[in-house]
Amino acid sequence: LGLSGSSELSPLCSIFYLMSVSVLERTNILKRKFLTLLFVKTKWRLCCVSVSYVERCQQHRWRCAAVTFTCPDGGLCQSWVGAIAEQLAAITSRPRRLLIYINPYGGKRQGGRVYEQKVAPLFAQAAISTHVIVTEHANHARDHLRTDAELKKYDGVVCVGGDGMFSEIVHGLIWRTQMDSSLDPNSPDETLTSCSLRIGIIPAGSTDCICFATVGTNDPVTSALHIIVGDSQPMDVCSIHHNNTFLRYSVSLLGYGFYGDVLTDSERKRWMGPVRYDFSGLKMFLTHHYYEGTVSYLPARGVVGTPRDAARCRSGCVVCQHNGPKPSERAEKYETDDCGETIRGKFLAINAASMSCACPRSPKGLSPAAHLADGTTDLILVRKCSRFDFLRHLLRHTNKEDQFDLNFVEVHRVVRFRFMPRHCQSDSDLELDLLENGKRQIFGQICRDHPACGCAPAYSSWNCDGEILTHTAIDVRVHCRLIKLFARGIEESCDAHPYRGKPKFVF
Ligand SMILES: Nc1ncnc2c1ncn2[C@@H]1O[C@H](COP(=O)(O)OP(=O)(O)OP(=O)(O)O)[C@@H](O)[C@H]1O
Ligand SMILES: CCCCCCCCCCCCC/C=C/[C@@H](O)[C@H](CO)NC(C)=O
Ligand SMILES: [Ca+2]
Repeated sequence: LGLSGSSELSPLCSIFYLMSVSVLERTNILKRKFLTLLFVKTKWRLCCVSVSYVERCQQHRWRCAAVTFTCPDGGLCQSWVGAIAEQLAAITSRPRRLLIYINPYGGKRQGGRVYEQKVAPLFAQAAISTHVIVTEHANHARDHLRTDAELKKYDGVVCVGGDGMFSEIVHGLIWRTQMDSSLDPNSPDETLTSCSLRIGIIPAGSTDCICFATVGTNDPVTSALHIIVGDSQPMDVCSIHHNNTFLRYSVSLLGYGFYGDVLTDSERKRWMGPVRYDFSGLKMFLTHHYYEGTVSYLPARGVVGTPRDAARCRSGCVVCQHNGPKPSERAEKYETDDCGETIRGKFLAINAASMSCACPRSPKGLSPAAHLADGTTDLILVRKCSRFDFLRHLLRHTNKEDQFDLNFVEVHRVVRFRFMPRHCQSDSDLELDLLENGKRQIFGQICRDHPACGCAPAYSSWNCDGEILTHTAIDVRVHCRLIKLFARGIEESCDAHPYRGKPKFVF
């Protein structure tokens, strides 16, 4: 690679290619200097080659940088470009055609601008062809994916928006895949077919928890570069049913009580933008509602790792590799009475975190040791306690202390669970409760069920990845690695990485 040339001079011909680190290692000159080469641009008249590559920056952010190589011999220069092009063409993991959905109303309503200014130029440079759809209403993307989209034409689907927008893509793709496999999504016992298309997230929402927990930062350029280099991160998905009827899928937080109430309240305040969650969070904390019900669950068996581990799910996670689905594995039938555990009680919050749920508001997440692709979800039960104690628990979402080391909090790593609010319990269950708890409980329940009393409500709603569920009694099952993202998991100690920073050249 040689000859100098000015990038200001317009090239006779420009070619953009993609290249992987394996090519760099073979060239030797560049070894250890770049993370991943991205594009190669030739300027035939001047015999120079411009190479774009990914550079790691602080806090898991990636940036695109470029270097121009010049060569005194035009033929040699072209042979380098040819060799690089050949290598790049051989990399099948990089997407060439993407279907992109932009939510113009997510987060601070900047989705369109973010895509046009920061992402589209990178995709163009990387010779990725795109079909862009700006959504016109909620569920536009989901319904288009379910029935209309010609998925064979694409190597991946990208959403520009927040967790709600991502959820639409997940629902559309999973539904379409099950229909194509003639599977019944209404059966909670069905073993679902994994989606073949990867999903990319360009964060432009309010929480962007899925992007943050799979990449380590909410930065549109970083996400675009993970898509360009063709990363792949499998992810668990929970299916949620009510009486053998499919309700929704969840990949991050499924929360009843506190997080359900925060979401319900915050939806009425969308005009506030992302700050609505803080406002509603404070309001619901002060309201301090608790809810009665029964949780039954199937603990994860034969897996490594627990929700109290110090180790975190990181890029190339060994726990996920160990616990991933075995080819012979079949869905475990769930008969609550004989193989599940059952807990009755009064809860301020019931949370199921299928991954850490880390986000800028809670950098470690609601379950810091949860895994992206281990086939389990962490079921966190926060029992009725004082406001002071609940605040201690909430504050631990934001600091380094163990949020489960409190006597009113318990956590279980599970593969399936059910919740039945007390007002839905059978007569025999209610009689049992009355016997257990005595007469004061009877009047307490009557009071809660009677709106005129103005006291605590009988039931909350579920926050399912930022969407409100209409049913309270639900049956949840984890499907190991049902979807794949254009991500690689959070990279370990990125700030101390030897490749970080500007490369120094040694010729
Ligand atoms: N054109 C549209 N008009 C109105 N709503 C839309 C449109 N397109 C998508 N939506 C809906 O907007 C909701 C919120 O979008 P999104 O998730 O992108 O942002 P957010 O709620 O601000 O962020 P987060 O989910 O990260 O908190 C989604 O549930 C989606 O279904
Ligand atoms: C005493 C004040 C407490 C304030 C609590 C504020 C809320 C913290 C938000 C942490 C949420 C982490 C889990 C993410 C869930 C997402 O799926 C969802 C959709 O984006 N976001 C929310 C906020 O429900
Ligand atoms: Ca998991």
